[in-house]
Amino acid sequence: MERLYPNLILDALRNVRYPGNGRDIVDLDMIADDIRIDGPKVSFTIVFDKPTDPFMKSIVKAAEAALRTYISPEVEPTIATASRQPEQKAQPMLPGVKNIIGVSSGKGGVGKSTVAVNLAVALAQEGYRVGLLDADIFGPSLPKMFGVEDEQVYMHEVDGRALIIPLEKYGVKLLSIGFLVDKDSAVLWRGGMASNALRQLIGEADWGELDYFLIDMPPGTSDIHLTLVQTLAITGAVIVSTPQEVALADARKGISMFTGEKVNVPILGLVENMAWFTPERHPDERYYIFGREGGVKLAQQLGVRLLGQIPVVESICEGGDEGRPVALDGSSITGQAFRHVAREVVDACNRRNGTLPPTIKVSLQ
Ligand SMILES: Nc1ncnc2c1ncn2[C@@H]1O[C@H](COP(=O)(O)OP(=O)(O)OP(=O)(O)O)[C@@H](O)[C@H]1O
Repeated sequence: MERLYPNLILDALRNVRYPGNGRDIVDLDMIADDIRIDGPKVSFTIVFDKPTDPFMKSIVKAAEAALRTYISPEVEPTIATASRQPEQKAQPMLPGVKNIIGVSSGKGGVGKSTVAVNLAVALAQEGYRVGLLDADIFGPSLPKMFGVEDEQVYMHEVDGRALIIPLEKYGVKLLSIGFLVDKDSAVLWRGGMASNALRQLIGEADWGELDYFLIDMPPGTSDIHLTLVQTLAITGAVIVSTPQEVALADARKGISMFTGEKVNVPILGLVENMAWFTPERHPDERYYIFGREGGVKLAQQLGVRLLGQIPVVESICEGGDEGRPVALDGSSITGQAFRHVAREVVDACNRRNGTLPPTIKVSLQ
């Protein structure tokens, strides 16, 4: 075999053409200035524009073949690859968010949205930075409960990316799937459409730095839950239930979607909503219309912490309808009940973070 030298190598490599444009890889300046020769051994780097170049492997193979064909079959090439563009690291979702909490229930109508909204407001009142995402595609109620139904969402540019600006009210940053579609057609959304919209509301919104990011999940189980556990490492889940006997099976259903074989979201605890009825004018009276201590027993049976009990009070319903969550008034019985839940959630989150490893996102099949 004749003695090797760099130009001989380059001449051989001129026979390798880049499939996209037909020009050869030397002409395209793809051979780095690092050709090393040691007897029959040759090493150098081929530089591609992108780290994801689809022709990377085939061009390396073609270069090896060219050296053997046009110089000698005895050439022993070692070809490295590099790219001009650094590899784009996958941006973590919500990089500035400390805790992501899913608020969920086994069935609809138990007051899950009411709890999510008031928990968010109570956490903000306690001085935390809070975000709330309404992921309930079947009935997005957050815009109404915050009185922002007619507001528009806008976008702005952050580091060259156009991001949705969450609305801000009562110290809570909020976005709802209800802002993307009108109320009546949201229900018609199915699978992929809703999941994509949700991913956009999470990953393409300027949530910034938050202590707590709450997600009002759809009731029961759905594709949306799967999308969420695949998109986000949810710190923990809060389950909302009512005290009736039959609620246990539903609450179990609500819990099971976070604690399956592959899903490993810890349960922070249970909020018992509608625990008793208290007339507004007689705040000391309690009427256990759905049974007594149902929530306490429920939490015991499910082996989870009881984060608090919220009574049925007219003002909770009115506050929801008028867009003024009752948690804003810390002196009312309802305001106090939600503040208590907020402190319990903070404590449960701290304990969870201190004792368990971070949640791992469920990987796509
Ligand atoms: N503790 C309470 N006292 C009085 N009214 C309440 C209470 N909790 C919820 N409500 C009322 O019950 C209705 C249903 O509540 P909400 O929309 O929060 O339930 P949900 O579980 O989120 O329902 P869905 O999952 O079907 O959207 C609302 O009108 C709400 O104002």
